[in-house]
Amino acid sequence: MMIEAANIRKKFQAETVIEDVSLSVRKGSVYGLLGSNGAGKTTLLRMLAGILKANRGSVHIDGQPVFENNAVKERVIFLQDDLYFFSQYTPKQMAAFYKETYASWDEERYTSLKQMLGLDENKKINKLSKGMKRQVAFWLALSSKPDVMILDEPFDGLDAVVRKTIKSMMLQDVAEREMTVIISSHNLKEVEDICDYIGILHKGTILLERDIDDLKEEFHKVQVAFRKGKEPVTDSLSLVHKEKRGSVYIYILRGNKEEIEDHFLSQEPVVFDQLTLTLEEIFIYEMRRVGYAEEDII
Ligand SMILES: Nc1ncnc2c1ncn2[C@@H]1O[C@H](COP(=O)(O)OP(=O)(O)OP(=O)(O)O)[C@@H](O)[C@H]1O
Repeated sequence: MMIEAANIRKKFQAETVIEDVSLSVRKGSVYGLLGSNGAGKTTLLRMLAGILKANRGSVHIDGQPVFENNAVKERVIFLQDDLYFFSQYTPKQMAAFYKETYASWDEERYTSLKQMLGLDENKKINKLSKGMKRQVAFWLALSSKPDVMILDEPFDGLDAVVRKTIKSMMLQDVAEREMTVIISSHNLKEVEDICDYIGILHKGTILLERDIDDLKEEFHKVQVAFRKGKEPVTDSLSLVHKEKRGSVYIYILRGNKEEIEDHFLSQEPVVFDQLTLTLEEIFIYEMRRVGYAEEDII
């Protein structure tokens, strides 16, 4: 495992913000940490990045404890929610600083990102807009080519084009050199297209943690219709949702895709289609299954 947190807790004065969280992120994967405002995402990420010490439990990156461990931190980039820069610096001066810190700094990429983003490397960062500051943060982060990126609500305030550029470069690093990424967000749609795993943090505990491919294999949506309005038999199936539109029945089910297909086809329907489920739909049903309404959590 690239990132491994075991039974970590964090208290601020009397308030327990992280209860007992264990989490593992495999090398070369992208983990989406979802949760509502105040769920504890930032606190958890700060512990994973080694800038905040857990009261209990441990955090390791690539087998090394992270807290105040410079050898580990040199391989990790943490983009905080409230970005911190030496405010009087220009991107060019910051780049010189990053070059010193990160042995894997890639000058060529720095130059090509400069062109892609169209930013002035000689303008003081504190004179840039909020979105542009975030672009600078990514510019430096992606040029540093870290082994691990820990990103706290990274895409807020970025326009669609920049978002796409950044996401695709990030995914290129994940695919080509197995960079490991953990991203917090309260927006499932925002992270759906880039994550392999999703964890939902709620009131300081991980409520649900799943591999997205497994989830997509487990849930299915079909529409089916019969002659003369006959209702399909579904007794032996694991139904999570049922809807009727005219003479067409729409079902969301858990289970094996082929078995579900066989089940319906044996009843000789006039219409049978497998439909695509969004991750958001799947999560609504998963949250309900564990006793929560999705809208209360994310
Ligand atoms: N330094 C601190 N001192 C005291 N309490 C803190 C501190 N940092 C965070 N908290 C508390 O911890 C809880 C979780 O905060 P955190 O910032 O981790 O949540 P979050 O999930 O990132 O929220 P958001 O989505 O709003 O950014 C909040 O109740 C917050 O008030």
